[in-house]
Amino acid sequence: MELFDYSHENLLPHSGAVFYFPHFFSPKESDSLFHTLQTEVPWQQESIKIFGKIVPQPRLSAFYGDTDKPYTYSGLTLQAHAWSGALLQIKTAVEKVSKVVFTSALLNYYRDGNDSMGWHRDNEKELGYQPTIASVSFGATRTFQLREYSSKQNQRSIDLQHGSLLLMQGDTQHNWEHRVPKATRIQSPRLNITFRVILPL
Ligand SMILES: O=C(O)CCC(=O)C(=O)O
Ligand SMILES: [Fe+2]
Repeated sequence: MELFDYSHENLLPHSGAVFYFPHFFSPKESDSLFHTLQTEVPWQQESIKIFGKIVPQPRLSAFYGDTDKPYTYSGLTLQAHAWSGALLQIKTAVEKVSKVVFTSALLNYYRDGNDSMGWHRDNEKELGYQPTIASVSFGATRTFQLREYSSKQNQRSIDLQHGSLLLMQGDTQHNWEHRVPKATRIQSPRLNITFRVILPL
């Protein structure tokens, strides 16, 4: 874990806080964690209900946590797997910077540039008011976009590279939405982990 070479700048101009740490894990650590998670995680393609229609998600995912309570995400109920050694190692490193003890993590596996995640906010009630969400990326660099939720203006783009950490805090989930668009030129996979605190409701 490396903390000195990040930009302290908030990537958002107002109403939220997003910080990017491009070299959070060293290239060697990142290669090893990527390989471990790629092989050990029971990746699944989940389906979600959008306007009453069942649609397979354009990516694979898995849910981990220290609770046996399932988590509902975009109409999808996920049962938590128990933390693995690799995930605990990442979780501990991320908690030192974010000053938050996370209870769960959603893992996403983008098989290639055809996989994506559409515009959304992580604003489920279980995440609480002003949630801190810590997002770790391994593998192919993919663009992460943010824009104002109400106006759909003021778009920001950031390339999330191998071994990076992105922290979203404060009012970000109220006022901004984010996505990972398709990037059809990309032929290699990307793995993302979003650590969250899930409150008992
Ligand atoms: O893959 C990413 O960088 C974003 C993931 C995300 O937004 C989420 O899991 O809610
Ligand atoms: Fe998200």
